[in-house]
Amino acid sequence: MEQTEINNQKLVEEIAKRIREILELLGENPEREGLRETPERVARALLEMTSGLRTPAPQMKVFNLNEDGIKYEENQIVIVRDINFSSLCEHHMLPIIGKIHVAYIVGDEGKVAGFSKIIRIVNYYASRLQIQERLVEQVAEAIMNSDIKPKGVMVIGNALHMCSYVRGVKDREAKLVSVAYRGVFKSNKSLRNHVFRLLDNTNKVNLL
Ligand SMILES: Nc1nc2c(ncn2[C@@H]2O[C@H](COP(=O)(O)OP(=O)(O)OP(=O)(O)O)[C@@H](O)[C@H]2O)c(=O)[nH]1
Ligand SMILES: [Zn+2]
Repeated sequence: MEQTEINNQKLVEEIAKRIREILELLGENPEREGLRETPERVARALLEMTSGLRTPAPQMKVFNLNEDGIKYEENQIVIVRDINFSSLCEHHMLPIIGKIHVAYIVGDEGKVAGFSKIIRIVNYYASRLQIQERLVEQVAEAIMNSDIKPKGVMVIGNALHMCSYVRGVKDREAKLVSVAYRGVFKSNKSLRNHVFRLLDNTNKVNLL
């Protein structure tokens, strides 16, 4: 889907035309050799980085814990940690680069999500103009409403915002941390703390 769009030559040319104008307004010569192909490259990059706006949401792949006939204790906590993501801030269209951790509590039906699908959901909502706080909410909402029917979802974002890094305040250290809660995490503070502790502890265990 994404690839088709990037190869949509008409759309690429429409965007590239405007990028050429911007280069001129910046005092550049878009005809010089090094810049000749730049407008098309920028157009393709913009289409790639905003592909989530124009493509359907990824399908959730569901696996059943209880397939062996045993009804396991519900409440297993699943964490997909260190999902690297990049997005574009909607204020400056500059990159947001960081990590997202997704935790969920398995629901009564014992359904769990395909590992990669959680990563795909993060990438899908990141591939558009965003603010980080909305991104973690959208990911939490999508997983909470998915076919795994979890009891709760927690999505933690931790990222550098290039609009504050390379321009403006130019702070190279400041990161934005944002957390979205759904279901049981909303009211259960000790469960939330448990997830934070698990993240902290698994961070120290270097398995590979
Ligand atoms: N809360 C939040 N703010 C963001 C995010 N991305 C960018 N921003 C902020 O959006 C704000 C836009 O503020 P403005 O004052 O309109 O823009 P500006 O003049 O470029 O601001 P400075 O960056 O302070 O120079 C800035 O404070 C950015 O740091 C985000 O994901 N979440
Ligand atoms: Zn910004």
